[in-house]
Amino acid sequence: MNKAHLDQPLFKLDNFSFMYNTSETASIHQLSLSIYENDITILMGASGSGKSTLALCLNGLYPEAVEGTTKGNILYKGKNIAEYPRGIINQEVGIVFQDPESQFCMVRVEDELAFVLENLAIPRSEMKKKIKKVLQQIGMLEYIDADIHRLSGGQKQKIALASVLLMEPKYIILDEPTANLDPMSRLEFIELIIAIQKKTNTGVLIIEHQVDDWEMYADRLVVLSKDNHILIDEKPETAFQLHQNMLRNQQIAIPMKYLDNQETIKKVSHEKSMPVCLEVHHLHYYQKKSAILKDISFSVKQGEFITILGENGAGKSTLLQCLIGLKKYHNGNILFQGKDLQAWDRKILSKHTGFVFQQPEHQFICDTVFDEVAFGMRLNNYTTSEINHRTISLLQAFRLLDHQWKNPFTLSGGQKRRLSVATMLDETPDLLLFDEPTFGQDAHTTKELMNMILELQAQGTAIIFVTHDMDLVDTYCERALVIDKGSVRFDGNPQSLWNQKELLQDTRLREPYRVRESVKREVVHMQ
Ligand SMILES: Nc1ncnc2c1ncn2[C@@H]1O[C@H](COP(=O)(O)OP(=O)(O)OP(=O)(O)O)[C@@H](O)[C@H]1O
Ligand SMILES: Nc1ncnc2c1ncn2[C@@H]1O[C@H](COP(=O)(O)OP(=O)(O)OP(=O)(O)O)[C@@H](O)[C@H]1O
Repeated sequence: MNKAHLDQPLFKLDNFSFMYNTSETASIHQLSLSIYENDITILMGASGSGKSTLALCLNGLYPEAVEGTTKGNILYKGKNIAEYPRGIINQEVGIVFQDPESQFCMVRVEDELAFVLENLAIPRSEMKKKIKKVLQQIGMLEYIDADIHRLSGGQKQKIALASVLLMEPKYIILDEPTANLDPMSRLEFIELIIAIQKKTNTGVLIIEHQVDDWEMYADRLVVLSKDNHILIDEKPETAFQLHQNMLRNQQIAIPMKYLDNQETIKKVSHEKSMPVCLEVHHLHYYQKKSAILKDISFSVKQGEFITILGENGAGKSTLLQCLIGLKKYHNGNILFQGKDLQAWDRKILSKHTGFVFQQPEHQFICDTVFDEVAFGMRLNNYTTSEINHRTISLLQAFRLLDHQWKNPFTLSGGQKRRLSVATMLDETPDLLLFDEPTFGQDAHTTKELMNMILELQAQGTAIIFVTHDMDLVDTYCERALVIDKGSVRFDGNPQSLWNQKELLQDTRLREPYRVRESVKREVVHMQ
């Protein structure tokens, strides 16, 4: 570690281990680490290396809130964390979870934030002012009266951050906080956290798989290895320059600015003569009389890969759910393989289509990972040996074989997401819809997942894919559809999208790294 610290660490882990009672191996194994009060620390590690578990132990929620056993100690301000009265640590150490939904107790946004303030014994007369101020800070003031469960994924993530900011914590832990945010909200979120850190000296621990926009602000990068020890503890710049092979071996994404050669991926160009898979004509969808989708029309051919982009709350998830018949649209029509979607028998439709939800948990219905993958095959009367063979090979491809007898709900965030994708690949569907499938994934899994998608595409599957990752779009996609406040604002090649500055700005998108760099180079060249 490079920054000299004379003060005592805020957290000191001393040979600390944590094992879930349902697990056979420890999720944190004999970890020794000091974390300092005013630092910005990034914590990276492959999916399943124990990052979220560590975050929950630091915040005092574990081992109390889960059946698990600890060994060794965590000291907080020099005193064993277990000796603090209940509730003290979670007020001083705020955490924004990977899955914001698990954080909320109330129905309305204002009530949720008031609940936080009540716990801090803030007088009622001061609450409204504080709530408005924090909502303004995160650009969500207009949602003060909204029901939380009706907010989009990204909007929920922002409310989760607001609850933590209201606590004015001593230390903030962010567990993949920007995974659901649109590109501009992500940048603003990072700038906000950095501004707060500068103003209040609050320490921050950032758990992320992609740190391109964070790393220049961080004092320190700690990398956990797959077998759970500290592999790197250095200034990010030094680590990313000196240890690229080691990081790659651990499936860790190296920020693009440190890579000399960007890998070029050959996009699969779909066959123009392929038949149309899906047609959407003048689609409208309303929620409590307000139009969420307005007059949407487009069509997708077999073997085509189309990505849907747009700011948080634009209507992307709603559109996907209409396309697969999960939400009943109000006007217009959708034809799947030439036949009205509503006329399809649901069971037959589900054989031809697959849908990967934004929240993987929404998909899980079985008690084990194995059964979850095998479920569709059993429904379709595959033989036992076919089921075993196909399930094992999918579990292997998604690096879930070691977890096959676990309950899906006890997997790590990345493992859950991989499972949610694997369950859709029991056969080769004609149409696959993905709602942000790569968020929370390490570099290796993202690449494998994208390869698998390209393979399916080459076999004729039409892919519709919602994402906030512009680099991914730039690398893999041949067509992008931009949704702006419920309407289609752009439908075409991503290359031409990157040239439309005003459109990008209006829809809170951002050029990918490659384009930003080439613009920078041009400016330097002209000077
Ligand atoms: N049940 C509901 N009642 C009222 N409004 C809703 C409901 N569900 C969603 N909305 C609103 O519809 C809009 C579109 O939501 P949707 O989840 O489709 O957005 P999104 O583009 O997928 O956003 P994100 O990128 O954040 O996931 C949002 O403004 C959301 O608040
Ligand atoms: N409630 C639980 N019960 C049993 N095992 C669990 C539970 N939660 C997590 N695990 C296991 O502990 C290990 C570490 O999980 P954790 O969520 O801490 O990983 P992570 O590094 O945050 O992963 P990701 O990057 O995928 O979010 C994983 O193998 C996971 O399957």
